[in-house]
Amino acid sequence: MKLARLPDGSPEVFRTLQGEGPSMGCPAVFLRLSLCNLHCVWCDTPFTWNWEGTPWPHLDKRKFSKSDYIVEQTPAELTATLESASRPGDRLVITGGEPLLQQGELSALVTLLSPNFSAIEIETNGTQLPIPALDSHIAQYNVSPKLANSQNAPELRIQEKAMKFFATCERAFFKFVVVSQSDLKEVEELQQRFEIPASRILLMPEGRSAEALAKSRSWLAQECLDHGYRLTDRLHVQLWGDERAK
Ligand SMILES: Nc1nc2[nH]cc(C(=O)O)c2c(=O)[nH]1
Ligand code: SF4
Ligand SMILES: [Mg+2]
Repeated sequence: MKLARLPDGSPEVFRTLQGEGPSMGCPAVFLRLSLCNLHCVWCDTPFTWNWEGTPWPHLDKRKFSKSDYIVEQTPAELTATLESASRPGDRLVITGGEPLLQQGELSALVTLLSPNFSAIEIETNGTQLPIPALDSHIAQYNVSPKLANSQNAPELRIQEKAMKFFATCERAFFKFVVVSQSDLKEVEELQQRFEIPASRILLMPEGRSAEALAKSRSWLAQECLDHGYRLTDRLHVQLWGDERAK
């Protein structure tokens, strides 16, 4: 599997509190996979996709070399790493990049790991349909469909089949990254088009510092009250800023 590589050469595996979504605050081991099919201008993990020689624009104006930022391991190798990083009762959160680009190997991994974790969550951009061999092990999807503020083309960022699957899946929560108040119209349109229950919609401020998050908190809270949505913070950013593997 292609995994995000830390400076010491090891795969990006870390134990922390889930910082976003319905299980915010829960102790969890995180695994960060490399590769993404989208290219969000504000992405906080551009080292999973913004490779040297590619044309993708990003606010950081920085490119990454694949050899420095990808490490390969088999599901069996990773199982040992994840087990030794965990404590009893931990959740496992699989993120990226877009982890559902490597579903075959992910299925093998979660089959080996299921008994060791209280629940397995996947963070996804909602463009890929989960395969049954993987889906049967997943307790929660944190689906973050991208809005126009990400600057991806609409036909790339919204995929009908996958969105329909997640909209009807009670284990899927939709976490929209909101930059400005005008984004709310798009959230409402997606809610109506895919008939997503308001109780499974969360709004999350965009930001890689506590100061940036604080700017949108009050009006985002009011939007949640007005629409019956949930609010999620980015707890890890409040605690540790933009530090990697936290
Ligand atoms: N603590 C913590 N919580 C997170 N929730 C989603 C994350 C992500 O990068 O996908 C993340 C992350 O990187 N750290
Ligand atoms: S979908 Fe997620 S990982 Fe991919 S570019 Fe957007 S924010 Fe980054
Ligand atoms: Mg993140």
